[in-house]
Amino acid sequence: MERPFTFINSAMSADGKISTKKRKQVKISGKTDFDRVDELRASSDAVMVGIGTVLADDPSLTVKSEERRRRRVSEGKEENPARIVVDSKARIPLTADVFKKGVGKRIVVVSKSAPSDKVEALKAKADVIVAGGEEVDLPVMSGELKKRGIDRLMVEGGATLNWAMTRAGLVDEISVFVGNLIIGGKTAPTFMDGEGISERSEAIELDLEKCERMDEGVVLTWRVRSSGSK
Ligand SMILES: NC(=O)c1ccc[n+]([C@@H]2O[C@H](COP(=O)([O-])OP(=O)(O)OC[C@H]3O[C@@H](n4cnc5c(N)ncnc54)[C@H](O)[C@@H]3O)[C@@H](O)[C@H]2O)c1
Ligand SMILES: Nc1nc(=O)c(N)c(NC[C@H](O)[C@H](O)[C@H](O)COP(=O)(O)O)[nH]1
Repeated sequence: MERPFTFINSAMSADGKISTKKRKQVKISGKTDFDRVDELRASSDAVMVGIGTVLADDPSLTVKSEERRRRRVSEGKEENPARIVVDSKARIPLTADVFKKGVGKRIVVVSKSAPSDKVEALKAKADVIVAGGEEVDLPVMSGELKKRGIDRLMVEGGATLNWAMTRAGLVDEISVFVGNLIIGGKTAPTFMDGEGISERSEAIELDLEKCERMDEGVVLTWRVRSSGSK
């Protein structure tokens, strides 16, 4: 099935953590990187996060630069890319910032196991896609997004969704800012959590595309070698 070109962007510490052991967001990158991320959002059709990130950080996922929002409008697009939350059990609060802030489309992807009253309530705030039985079926979801005209999808975490999307062969490119700090803590989320591998042969292979110094860290861009076809 056809799916969008999909890339993950994240910021991690030098030891691979993306937040603290209390799952609280920390400033890892600086102004230049935040501006880079804003441009990535502005040039995407949709920005996606997992429900864990919404519950931890309550992000708005909007384009911050007014100039970039205007550019999108002049190209016939909405000010913000579609904002997508992957949320099997429909746990997202109706008061989440993703609903409150900015104009543009919102999509919540749930599974059949989500309570129907909450799904109904969500329909007033977002387009709801149902994919999968217990958990969201990510390949089905990706096909549905493509059908809705999403050709370029940016995934902004968190740890569990990053792993699940990549393992499912749904990710084409990965960019990660590596910052000049150590966070530590064996329970702190890493760039990719999920189940992980037990043998080298199960690893997801990457090709290094770009490596650039930025602020006090470095941005690495990787191509996923064995990702499925678009
Ligand atoms: N530094 C950064 O760039 C960055 C970016 C985003 C999030 N974060 C951090 O990441 C943490 C949140 O990550 P997380 O791993 O707890 O949550 P997550 O955002 O990855 O969401 C995971 C949830 O998605 C849902 N889900 C639905 N279908 C799924 C499927 N098929 N496979 C897997 N998950 C599925 C599940 O409910 C799962 O618990 C927070 O601490 C946040 O601060 C950091
Ligand atoms: N580029 C970047 N550098 C960081 O140091 C850091 N902690 C994040 N973290 C991403 C983050 O987890 C947020 O979810 C969104 O950046 C918030 O999005 P909004 O500003 O609410 O639109 N991202």
